Amino acid sequence: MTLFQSAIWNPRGQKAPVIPHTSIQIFREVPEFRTWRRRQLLDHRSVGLVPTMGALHEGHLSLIRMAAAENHRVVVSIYVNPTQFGVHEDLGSYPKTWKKDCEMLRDLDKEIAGDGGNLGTVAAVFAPTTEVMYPSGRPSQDVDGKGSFVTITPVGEVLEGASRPTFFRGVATVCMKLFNIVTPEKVYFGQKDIQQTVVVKKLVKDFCMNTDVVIGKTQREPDGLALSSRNVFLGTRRRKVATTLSKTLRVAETAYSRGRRSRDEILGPATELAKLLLMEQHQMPPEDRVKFEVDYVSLADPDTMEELEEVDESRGAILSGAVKMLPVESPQAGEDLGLSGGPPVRLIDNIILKPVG
Ligand SMILES: Nc1ncnc2c1ncn2[C@@H]1O[C@H](COP(=O)(O)OP(=O)(O)OP(=O)(O)O)[C@@H](O)[C@H]1O
Ligand SMILES: CC(C)(CO)[C@@H](O)C(=O)[O-]
Ligand code: BAL
Repeated sequence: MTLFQSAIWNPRGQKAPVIPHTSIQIFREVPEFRTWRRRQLLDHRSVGLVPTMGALHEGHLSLIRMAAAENHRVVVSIYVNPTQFGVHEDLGSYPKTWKKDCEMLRDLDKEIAGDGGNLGTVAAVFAPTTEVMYPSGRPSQDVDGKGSFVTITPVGEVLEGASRPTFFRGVATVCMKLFNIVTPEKVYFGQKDIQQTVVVKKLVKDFCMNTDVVIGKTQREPDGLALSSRNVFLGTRRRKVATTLSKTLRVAETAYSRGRRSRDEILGPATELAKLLLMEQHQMPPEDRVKFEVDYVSLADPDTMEELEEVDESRGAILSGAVKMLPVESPQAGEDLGLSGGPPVRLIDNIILKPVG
């Protein structure tokens, strides 16, 4: 290796560590990552980024598969971003499964390599520390906390943004940082967090960022529950009732597919079903039942996420919802209460109502 190559390879003269039995490099610092990124540019290799907070599941893997089909090099970022969590949210207990995540990436990379239809491989994991991501110090998680933030309004203020007032500020800020560091040709996000995809598309458009935003469809359990890293907090009893949200949204989707276009006609039957399912639970004995609170069920414009009274069928709409599964009552001896013993779990889900004609 020439001096020039080794300087390009790594400014500190060390090779990046890899996930064992793979060539997937692990980067924790920006300069090392940038050196690697420059090499891809010089080699005319395209880079696709899949941002995650770790605790990987099939939803993440489906995005990585999409990225490997369309890019020479896939970068997966793993970073639990503190600024998108509200002060009273679950930052402290957010699942961290680094070893398992690496094993999943190892297995997925083998699968991708064995499938001739892919352009690329999983090339790198970018897993920075908070000192790296917030070089001037970690900003406060308070709503009026000071710091260098990116805000995308008004779309970031409604729905998830209303329930979690610092959420999209944190997401937009960390995505801006990740996109600046990785400079990916394409970035991959899941439809499960649909408002996040709208916010990220707006971030890219309004800040003239040079990347394509690609959305992967929501991966689900066989009973319809959207996969989510937070599902591990449910435990057995609440897991059975966690399909309430997807069932509720499906009823609304059916109304749309039967030609209903007004808010009342679409959301009315969905709200009725949610009420009925809650009543069923209330009628059960405390040691069996699960209480939940519907945070919102929304019928919104696909670009602005503003609530709609009537769906313009040439544009379609987004049906979305959030439900808080409350801690179980009268927990039984030995009952599986989920990871961290059963605090409330907030689930989100959505369905895209496609334009007609
Ligand atoms: N079921 C899913 N199907 C497709 N993509 C998903 C799914 N769940 C998450 N993603 C996507 O994976 C990316 C990383 O998400 P994240 O690491 O926050 O996982 P998560 O399961 O959404 O976790 P959380 O429980 O925090 O919502 C996001 O773009 C997200 O939309
Ligand atoms: C996009 C993201 C990685 C930013 O922290 C996060 O919000 C997520 O995992 O959906
Ligand atoms: N997938 C969204 C990340 C969050 O809920 O914080």
